[in-house]
Amino acid sequence: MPWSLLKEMTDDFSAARLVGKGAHGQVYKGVDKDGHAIAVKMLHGFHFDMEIEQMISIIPKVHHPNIVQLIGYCHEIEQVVVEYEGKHVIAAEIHNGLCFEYLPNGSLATYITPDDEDSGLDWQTRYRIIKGTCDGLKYLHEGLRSPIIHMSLNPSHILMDEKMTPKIAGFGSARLFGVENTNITMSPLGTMGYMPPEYIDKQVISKEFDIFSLGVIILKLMKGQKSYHEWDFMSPEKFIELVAHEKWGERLQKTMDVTLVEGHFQQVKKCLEIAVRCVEYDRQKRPTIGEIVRMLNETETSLIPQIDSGLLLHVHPLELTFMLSISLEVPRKKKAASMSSSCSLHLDNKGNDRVAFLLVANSPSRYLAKDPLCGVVPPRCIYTLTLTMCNNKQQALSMPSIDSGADYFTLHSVVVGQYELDKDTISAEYEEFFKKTKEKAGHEVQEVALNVICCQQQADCGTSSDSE
Ligand SMILES: Nc1ncnc2c1ncn2[C@@H]1O[C@H](COP(=O)(O)OP(=O)(O)OP(=O)(O)O)[C@@H](O)[C@H]1O
Repeated sequence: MPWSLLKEMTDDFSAARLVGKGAHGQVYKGVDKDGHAIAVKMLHGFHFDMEIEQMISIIPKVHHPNIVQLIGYCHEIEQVVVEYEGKHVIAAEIHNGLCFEYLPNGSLATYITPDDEDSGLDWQTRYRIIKGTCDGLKYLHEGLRSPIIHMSLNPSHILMDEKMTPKIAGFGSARLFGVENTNITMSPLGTMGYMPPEYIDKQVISKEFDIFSLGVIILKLMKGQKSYHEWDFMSPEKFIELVAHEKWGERLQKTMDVTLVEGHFQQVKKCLEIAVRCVEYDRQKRPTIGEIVRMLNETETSLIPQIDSGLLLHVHPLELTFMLSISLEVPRKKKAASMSSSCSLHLDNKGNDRVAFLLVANSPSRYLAKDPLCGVVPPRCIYTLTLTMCNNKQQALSMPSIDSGADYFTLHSVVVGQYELDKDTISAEYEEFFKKTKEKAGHEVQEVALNVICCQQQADCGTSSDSE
């Protein structure tokens, strides 16, 4: 991006537009010609080489709702006239800048107070921050062909959007690692307090580096900046019980419906348990980010019946996430342009009646499914559907990198008698059945909207998607 454009967007880097300062530069709020806010980080002189090279080699390949998106960069050398030893001479002024999506709610560091008295964040918000950070890290460690180790995860590198969705930033220290070379040693990087012991002692770098930092972040978010260290003086079990009861028990009771307290209390304990495992001295004992996300998902499933009480089918997840791969190369074979990404949907019938369902996409041509998107869930059974989004290259390129809200499914469900809609009933008959039931007794048919979230990533980064 031209330097003149960055100047224009930030009112010539005016003090009023300054939103933060880091060790390597200052961050300004810019506004582009369409009125969109962007963050412009101006780097001091030589930091360009280090930080911008990292950014340019790593970040453009990364597209995830929980990772800060790089929009562009500037590297320009301007000839200026300066006075030197009483003479006017021409000198080179270097302008280095990085432009990111703008995140209006600042960094997580602002919300972590010494003893956690005034941070103002309720449990659900904190959980969303923990889960989003873990989802972003899972993508970096397990969603790319060459995993990325961030190496500088800390609260000031987790930025918040307007809905308090966390986004991982600060990739200046990050490293791309092939699977084969995860245990190498390097010169000092990282942030004190978030670095694992094996790095401090022997400069060992592995994915467990980030897991350790994640553990410290979760502990601070749940217990406060100062007092999370108390756990050094007691067993992990005692620490978890103490923090869960003293810090969260009463707070949850005061802030939520009594039917929701127990489920959330269990979630608090699970997050503490995860955090304590993440900061294990022996890195082999730390969980992988995949395990962590799985454990967090389980806490969400156990909350669903309480949140959705009254629903015929408890649905998990309520948002369907598809990772779309886009290949920017011209495909040699026409077939190579088409890829797909799948997502599982669980329909849990906790009642004593048979429940029929019909899942309708607002853009049906985009999806494939192994089984028909309709059926009957017997009492106390879970029905799992696998939805596949066809990633037609043309379609993928026409979509924004993170596409939410535009696409959705509607789940229709209704109680049916013992002999209605048996296993031989075909899809068309389900459609007819739901149409007629709605006409006759519309109030008996429940409808739940399930948003579709699409994340784009470049195919050459490696993805969990399959070529067709
Ligand atoms: N994309 C962004 N949107 C909004 N504010 C931002 C953005 N990026 C940074 N900031 C603000 O600027 C502050 C400093 O950010 P910066 O990236 O320079 O921090 P840092 O990573 O600690 O610094 P460094 O990497 O130079 O050591 C952040 O704490 C945040 O408040």
